[in-house]
Amino acid sequence: MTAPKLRLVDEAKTAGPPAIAIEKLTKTYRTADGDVPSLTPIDLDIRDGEFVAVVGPSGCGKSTLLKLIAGLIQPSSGGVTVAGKPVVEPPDDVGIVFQNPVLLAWRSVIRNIMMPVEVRRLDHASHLARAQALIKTAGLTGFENKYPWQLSGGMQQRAAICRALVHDPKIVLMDEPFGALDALTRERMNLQLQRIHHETRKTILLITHSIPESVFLADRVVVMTDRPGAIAAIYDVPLPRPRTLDMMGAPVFTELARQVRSHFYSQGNID
Ligand SMILES: Nc1ncnc2c1ncn2[C@@H]1O[C@H](COP(=O)(O)OP(=O)(O)OP(=O)(O)O)[C@@H](O)[C@H]1O
Repeated sequence: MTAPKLRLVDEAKTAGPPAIAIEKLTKTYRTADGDVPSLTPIDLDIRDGEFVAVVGPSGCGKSTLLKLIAGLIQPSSGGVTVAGKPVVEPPDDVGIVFQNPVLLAWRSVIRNIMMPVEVRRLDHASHLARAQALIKTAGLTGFENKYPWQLSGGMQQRAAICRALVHDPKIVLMDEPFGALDALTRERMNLQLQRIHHETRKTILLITHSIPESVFLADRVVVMTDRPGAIAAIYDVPLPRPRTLDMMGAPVFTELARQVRSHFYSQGNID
């Protein structure tokens, strides 16, 4: 294994058309109490099929970045392109997973997962088969007809991930999806997410507060500065796939995690 490599320049631009292209992106929230600059110019390209994790201090603008990519809010300047198209509204080709699974209590697991299909009026039969395949991958077989309140927190989050994938989006954006889970469930979810990424080859952008989680899952880890957020560094993760939890003890893993963590200490901010 090679030593972790620090990159301050985004070299992904050379590797074919990016799935997500972020160019000179800024966001300042206008509030009654004044302006809140949340992102300073961000430039980042994410390759098709790449798994990118974003870490940074609390309030540095990570969720803002995700919402801009998802077309849920508008930038102050600059822009985002998804699959070659400028984002002006939520693109069809994007699935989103939030920290809270936000499942509808009165709908069964399968009917929650099928919601994006209903909303987009897609073919029911083919997507039902897809939902069932996702349920299997996510280890939820047998729970299709249960209601969210009959599932554990981890199972609910797995159902939310299935829902984000059911319409077969090319890109999945995840905002701290495992933050509310206990450590063991979180590790299992990490393994399952890795498997889903391997089997579906989606482009995944994961926001996380966990440095080990970012190193374990990602091809690249983007470290952000304090608000207004900018990119402090981008690290390649040279660990082979599939990754095992044992790899977390490998010198290359701990060294990379140490390097990522050092940014937080240097900013006087341990999140
Ligand atoms: N709708 C809004 N109006 C005004 N300010 C906002 C709004 N949303 C976010 N902010 C501010 O923008 C900054 C960045 O917020 P954001 O939620 O993007 O940070 P974050 O890095 O995701 O934080 P955390 O890690 O704590 O979830 C914060 O100072 C926040 O208070």
